[in-house]
Amino acid sequence: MGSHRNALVAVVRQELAEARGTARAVLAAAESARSEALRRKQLIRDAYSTCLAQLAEAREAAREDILRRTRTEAGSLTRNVESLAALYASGAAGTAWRYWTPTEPDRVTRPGLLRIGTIGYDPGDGERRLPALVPLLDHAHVNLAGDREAADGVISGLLLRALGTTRPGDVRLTVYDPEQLGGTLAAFAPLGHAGLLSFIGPGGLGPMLDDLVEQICRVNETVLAGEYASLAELIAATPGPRPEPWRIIVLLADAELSPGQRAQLDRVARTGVACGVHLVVRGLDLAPHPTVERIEVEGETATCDSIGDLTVRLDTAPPPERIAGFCRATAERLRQGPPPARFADLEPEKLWLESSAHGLSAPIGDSTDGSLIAVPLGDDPPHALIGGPSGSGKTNLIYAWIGSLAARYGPAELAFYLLDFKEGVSFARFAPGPRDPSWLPQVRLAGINVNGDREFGLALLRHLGEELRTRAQAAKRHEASKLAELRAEDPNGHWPRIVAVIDEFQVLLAGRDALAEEAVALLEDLARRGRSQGIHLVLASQDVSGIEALWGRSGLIGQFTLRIALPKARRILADTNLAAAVIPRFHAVVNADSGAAGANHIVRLPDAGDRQNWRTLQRKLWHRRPDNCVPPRLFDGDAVPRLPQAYRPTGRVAHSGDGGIGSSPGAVLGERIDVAARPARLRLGRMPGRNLAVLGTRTDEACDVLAAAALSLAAQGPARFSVVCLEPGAERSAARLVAELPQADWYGRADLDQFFDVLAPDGIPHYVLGYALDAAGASFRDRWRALLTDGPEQRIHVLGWWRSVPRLRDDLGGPGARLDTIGAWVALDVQGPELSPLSPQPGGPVWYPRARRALFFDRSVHRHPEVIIPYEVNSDHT
Ligand SMILES: Nc1ncnc2c1ncn2[C@@H]1O[C@H](COP(=O)(O)OP(=O)(O)OP(=O)(O)O)[C@@H](O)[C@H]1O
Repeated sequence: MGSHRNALVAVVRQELAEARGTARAVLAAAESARSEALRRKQLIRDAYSTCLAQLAEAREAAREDILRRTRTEAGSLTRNVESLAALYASGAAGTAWRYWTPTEPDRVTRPGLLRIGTIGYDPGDGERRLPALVPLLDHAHVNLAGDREAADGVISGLLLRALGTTRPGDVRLTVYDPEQLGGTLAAFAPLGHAGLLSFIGPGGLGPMLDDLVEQICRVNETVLAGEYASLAELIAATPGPRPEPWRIIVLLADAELSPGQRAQLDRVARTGVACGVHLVVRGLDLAPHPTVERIEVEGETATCDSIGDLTVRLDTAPPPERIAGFCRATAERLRQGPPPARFADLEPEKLWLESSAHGLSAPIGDSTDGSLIAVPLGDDPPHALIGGPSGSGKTNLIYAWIGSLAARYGPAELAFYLLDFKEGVSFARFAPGPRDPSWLPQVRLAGINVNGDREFGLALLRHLGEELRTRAQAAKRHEASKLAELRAEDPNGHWPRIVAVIDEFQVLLAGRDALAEEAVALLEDLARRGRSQGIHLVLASQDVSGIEALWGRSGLIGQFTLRIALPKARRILADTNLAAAVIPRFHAVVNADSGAAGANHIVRLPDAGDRQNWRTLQRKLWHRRPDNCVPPRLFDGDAVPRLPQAYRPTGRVAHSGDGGIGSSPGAVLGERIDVAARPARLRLGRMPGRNLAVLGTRTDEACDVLAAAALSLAAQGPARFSVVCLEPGAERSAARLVAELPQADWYGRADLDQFFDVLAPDGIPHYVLGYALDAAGASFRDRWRALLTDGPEQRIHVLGWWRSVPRLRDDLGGPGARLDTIGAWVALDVQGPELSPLSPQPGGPVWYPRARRALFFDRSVHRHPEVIIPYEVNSDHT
């Protein structure tokens, strides 16, 4: 039993041991699972916190990014809003009262918004304030409610800004203030003196509303006339002064209206804005309408329809003394009338859009109501006469007219020829100069300092005469009777209208000489036939005698149907027309009916003389010039032309094609006074008499004539030169000539025998340049005479300088001597009658010597001598 028990105990023990072992193993497994779970828990915790940190970081970065973007966007939105605010409420519409001054709008600016206070906002870098703007003129009525005193301050500010951003007279105020009888807006009272303000008494509201309704009906019927929806639209389509002022009706009424008044008020509120009638109402509610802007005022703040929920911090009311000062100044300006147009106002909206086919039309200024006055030129009136005493503004008027025309008509439509016989350079600005390389593209020719050179005026008229002939021939070919037809028939031709302006034209007609006669004949022809060929003359004069010279020629004056008279001009208008005597400074009478009373337009002229304003326009036009546009020819009577390089031995002379240079080379003597600035040439062919005498005592000019002749001959091919210099004062110049000529021998007084001894024809042209040949003495006379007589046929030509005509005559055989060996001469300071032995005209030519001008006569080509300008060959004596 005992052993059984023992065995059982052993078994139990065994089982217990096994169970214990198993339990231990299970425990160990559970322990390890637990620690694994703990580890994983820790891992998850770690991952979680990393994740949290990352999320926080990402969130922070995103927040930063959003903030940054918000700031940038807010910044740029702010800038946009600020610039929009500045754009819509510029100048007096938006400036704080501290800096406020009125700003006059230009002709194209339309009313914008008006500031009543500011709106605060924070773009992220601290509080900023934007102007709070509300609409009024052309846009809305304003209906204020709330705090009465503050609302009145807003009204004062709005009115001052509206008045300060419009032209005096463009806004009229009516104030209904039954409580204070006008006292609320008393500071505006000075406007009443100019008829711009009226206060309505307590009983006047009904009639005033009736009157407004009538006004609106009238504007709709007669001004807008069904063509435009509003005055704003009409003005945008037809720029110019307002046909109707804005009317602002201020109603400061706290009482109820009668049903009739209410109905009228509602009508005005609905229809007024389109007709320029605006209500500014405090104390009454206007019926809601898109054109009604409501402002709720509460102490120093307000809210209004156009600004939404944002709170406006209201500006303080403008100081009454400032309002009164402004209103006084406005009334005074109105009394004086609107300011005259500025030069820039003459410019069209777009440059060079006009066609000149049927004529030209351009404003030169405005009338007293501010509308621009255009001056026509074309078939009728074809030509213009401008008159006014010195200093009355003729030059200024011409500038204004030229500028206005040049801005409208491009170079294909218009060409100017401008000549000023006054001393001065008024037309020089149209040509390139040392300080300004620009030129007016339509100007073909500008003549300045022409007062001594009537010949240049004649040259211009001849040139225009040629143009007239060319146009008449073309018109005949195309069977056209006027320019518009010629241009239609010949669309590829270049037929701009020509406007020739001659200031102080009477200089041209002064004197009873051949020049004046020819000038008058040419003027008559141009005036008569230029009309249909698009050539228009504009003659200006300060001198009544000049105009009277025209009056004597009824055929001529009759063509000048456009008259422009400046203050105190005499005889420009008809005798019974006294307008010029009464117009003020800087005004003109424009009359397109030959000055007849009743056809006057009084024009206020802008200041067109200001260089900077002019340059601004000219540069704009210059930059638009077509590629083939060449600068104008500038003739300056005070400038001495230099011998062109082409006429020096190093240059190459262009063959003129008339006569062959080889057989008949042309000696260039000086510049002709003509439009093309051509050289005056003397042909030296193998003919008797082909010699030249330069006559007079002006050494420099005589030397220049001889040098120009010799150099230009040397430039034309093989030639020999002998320089005979008998005057010490000319030696320097003669020596320079010898140095520049390719082949020349020099002879002084002591070498005269030798000169004649070696003289032998060899077929090559041989030119003898003689300086002061009258100094050679009696002993050489025969030999000189023989050379002058026989030389040319052997191709030896004398180009000699004699210091007087009698000395030349002595050298040629005394008083009865024949002078036909001198085929050509150039006279410097020799009076006309002294030239009679050499001249075809009995008594000699009409010639009064003047500096740097010479009279040139070539028997084989001239009927009359012509005036030339001796070239400057070397610059050491000028
Ligand atoms: N519309 C104007 N507005 C302002 N200034 C003007 C106006 N017209 C002329 N002037 C000025 O008046 C002065 C004389 O004008 P301008 O030279 O045009 O007169 P003018 O009749 O041509 O005189 P003159 O015949 O003596 O040359 C100039 O200083 C010019 O700037």
